[in-house]
Amino acid sequence: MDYQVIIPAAGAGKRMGAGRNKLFIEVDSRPVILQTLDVFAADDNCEKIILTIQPNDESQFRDIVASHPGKEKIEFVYGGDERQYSVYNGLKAAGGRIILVHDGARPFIRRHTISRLVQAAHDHGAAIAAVPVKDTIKRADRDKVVETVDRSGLWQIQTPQAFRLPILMNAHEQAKEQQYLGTDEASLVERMGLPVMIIESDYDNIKLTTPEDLYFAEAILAKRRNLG
Ligand SMILES: Nc1ccn([C@@H]2O[C@H](COP(=O)(O)OP(=O)(O)OP(=O)(O)O)[C@@H](O)[C@H]2O)c(=O)n1
Ligand SMILES: C[C@](O)(CO)[C@H](O)COP(=O)(O)O
Repeated sequence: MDYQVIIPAAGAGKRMGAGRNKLFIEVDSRPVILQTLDVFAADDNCEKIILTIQPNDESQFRDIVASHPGKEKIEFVYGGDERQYSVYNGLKAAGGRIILVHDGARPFIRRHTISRLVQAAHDHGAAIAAVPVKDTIKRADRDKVVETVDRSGLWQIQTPQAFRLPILMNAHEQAKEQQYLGTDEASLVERMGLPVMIIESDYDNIKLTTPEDLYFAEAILAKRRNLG
């Protein structure tokens, strides 16, 4: 089933502390963004890749993707000051029936997770990648524990997040009207009272956020090279 994907890539990478867009950092000798693009570029069901970027990163992004086999599918759209605004800008360039949103900072997504998400979005309207929480989660007031959260039923949410296009467009427009800022697309859809399905992903689908994530990334790539 065909889909389009918005890949937010317009962040500043502050927590990575690299002083530049973290998607330009090389892992296994290739920029992170190329590794993220690989799986969508190779997927015949992916009709279009909408890459949201900051204007000052444009020439570097264009140079990097110029030799990528999926470059014909890629459309650049300027992002915004918040991830949500970047995605909304990308949405305005999207078409088709199913839209995915996948962080540029998650280079290890698997094709079979994508296809399950697309099917679930078609069937239910919205579906998101997630893995079960492994640690105990507690709520604290500064450094004092106030509550241990019941871990059963808790999920660590990832991307891709997949939607029927009108659902996601309406959710963003409602959030804009209500000046609501969420940390993922699903939260905007949940506010509309619509169902969001969980599709179990895998723990390799990490988001490269802080420096130690870079050596987790090297380990994941080494594992994949050994598995062939
Ligand atoms: N205004 C923004 C902020 C983030 N992103 C993208 O959204 C994804 C997830 O965001 P995050 O990991 O928070 O990236 P940064 O915002 O760059 O990181 P930081 O918060 O540490 O600055 C990244 O691929 C990032 O490029 C975006 O397109 N537009
Ligand atoms: C969308 C997301 O990746 C789901 O876990 C996460 O919320 C993005 O958070 P960030 O702080 O914008 O990276």
